[in-house]
Amino acid sequence: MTHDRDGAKPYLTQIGNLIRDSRRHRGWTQAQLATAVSTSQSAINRIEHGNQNLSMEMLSRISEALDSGIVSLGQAAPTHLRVTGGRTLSGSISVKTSKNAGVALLCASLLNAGRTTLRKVARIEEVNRILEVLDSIGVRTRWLNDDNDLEVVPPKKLDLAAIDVEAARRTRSIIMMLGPLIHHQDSFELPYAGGCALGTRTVEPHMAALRPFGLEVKAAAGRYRAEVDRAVRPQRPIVLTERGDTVTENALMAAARRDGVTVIRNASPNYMVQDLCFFLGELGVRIEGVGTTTLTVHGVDRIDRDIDYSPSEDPIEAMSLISAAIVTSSEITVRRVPIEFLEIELALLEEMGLDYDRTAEYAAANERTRLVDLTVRPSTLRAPIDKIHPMPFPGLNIDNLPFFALIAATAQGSTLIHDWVYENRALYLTELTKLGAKVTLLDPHRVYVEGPTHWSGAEVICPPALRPAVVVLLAMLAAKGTSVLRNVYVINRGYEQLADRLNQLGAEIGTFRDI
Ligand SMILES: CC(=O)N[C@H]1[C@@H](OP(=O)(O)OP(=O)(O)OC[C@H]2O[C@@H](n3ccc(=O)[nH]c3=O)[C@H](O)[C@@H]2O)O[C@H](CO)[C@@H](O)[C@@H]1O
Ligand SMILES: C=C(OP(=O)(O)O)C(=O)O
Repeated sequence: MTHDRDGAKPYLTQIGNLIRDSRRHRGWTQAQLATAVSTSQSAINRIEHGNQNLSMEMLSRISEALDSGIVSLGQAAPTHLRVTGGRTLSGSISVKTSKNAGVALLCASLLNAGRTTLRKVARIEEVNRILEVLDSIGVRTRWLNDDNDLEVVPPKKLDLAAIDVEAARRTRSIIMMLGPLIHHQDSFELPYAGGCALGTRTVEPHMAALRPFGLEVKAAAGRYRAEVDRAVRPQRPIVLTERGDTVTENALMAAARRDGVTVIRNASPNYMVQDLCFFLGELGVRIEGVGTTTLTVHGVDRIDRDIDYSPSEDPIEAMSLISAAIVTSSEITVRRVPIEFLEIELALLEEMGLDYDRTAEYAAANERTRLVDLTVRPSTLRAPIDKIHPMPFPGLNIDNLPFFALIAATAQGSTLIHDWVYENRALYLTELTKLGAKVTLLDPHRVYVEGPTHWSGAEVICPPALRPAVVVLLAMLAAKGTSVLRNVYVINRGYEQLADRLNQLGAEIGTFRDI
């Protein structure tokens, strides 16, 4: 075993660096981490400098406390990307189906006693976590082929006591099991929903939306304890307190198996909700008002059908690929773009000076969603006059907002980006400064971006949030020299083979693990 100059073993130094970076990303002091893992601050200091032998037990405790998967027992070591930037991209790339419809439809498959086949599902970590949860409770799930068609067959009775808690905790999508599960059992427990570290994400609207269906949830010891009173049924329209996507989906899934008509107001009309409505239609649940904020659901008390459904393409992935073209000043054709969900983004980009073409619309495999192919050309962009902020659909999608920070950094002038939705996501956009961008955090919700940027390569640990992490990766494509992006689980949570697919366009991204 070789040692560093100060006597530390190299692998301990590497682990120490990862722990330090991850701790700083959480905004924790060494003392806070020490308290979380029941050790002393001086021990954490030694660990971070590679001067302390580490037991596997301590490693997994630290990993869990930081929720970073730095070192996780029984799992593959974290993956990193090495990017050789400054290359122009070319060619065409097709958008895959969406993460958010994928996870919603998997949860919705619990409504169906029959066989559900989902076509071309995004094969991403978020879907994998939900599959692990489904498998653990007795659902048979099976990838059918290389096209990522997925078959789901539920058991006669779900075994909720056997739920894979670790998988459940790594995703927020688990919350969407509440709606379907009220049709299965009168009392059950679910682990708390996890996911990206975007600040507090309330679950209250879910509780309020499901209460009229007789669901009472108490949070205790890291779990939601749910009791269902079947005699309780919605007596009047359900008015959502927030126009959230997953809360709308939960209300839809609760209403789908309640015989009779349920009206949901202030519903999200967003893309994943539309996909869920079309899917429920295939299951025999008639829904009026799809794509609007009032949904009228004609529920049925039993569903037992063998069905086949194709979720539609991901507007956020489309935005990511458009951003890749913009930041690298390349001409790329992005195929299968769900245009209804990108119109505002494109209108804004046009204002900023983007040169692009779009084909005539054609139908997605679900026969409802409208797609186009977009060819994006190198353009000289200018900052928009007004601030950029998201709104529930039909508005600029909150998940697309981080891409505008990247794009604003390539544009001439100053842009104010206002993320009123998430408490932490704007903060992570300041990671772009490591690659040469001028991004100033004005307050937790607003960043000020001054462009254009002369990008330069750097080593960055992935921020613990999907879109900001992808934004950093895309900036690395533009940065001359070599960059390293560490611990990319967070990207793999929402994108399938992103590095390989960008490489097919001429990017040079290598994958490596260090221990
Ligand atoms: C699996 C899935 O589909 N995930 C999406 C879903 O998560 P999800 O439906 O879980 O979104 P949240 O419930 O976390 O809502 C996002 C944030 O917006 C706030 N909020 C939301 C609606 C509203 O009318 N007012 C309001 O203030 C919430 O308090 C929260 O802070 O929607 C988010 C917001 O579009 C997206 O980032 C996620 O990709
Ligand atoms: C925040 C996101 O989604 P999730 O609800 O899966 O955390 C996202 O897609 O960027």
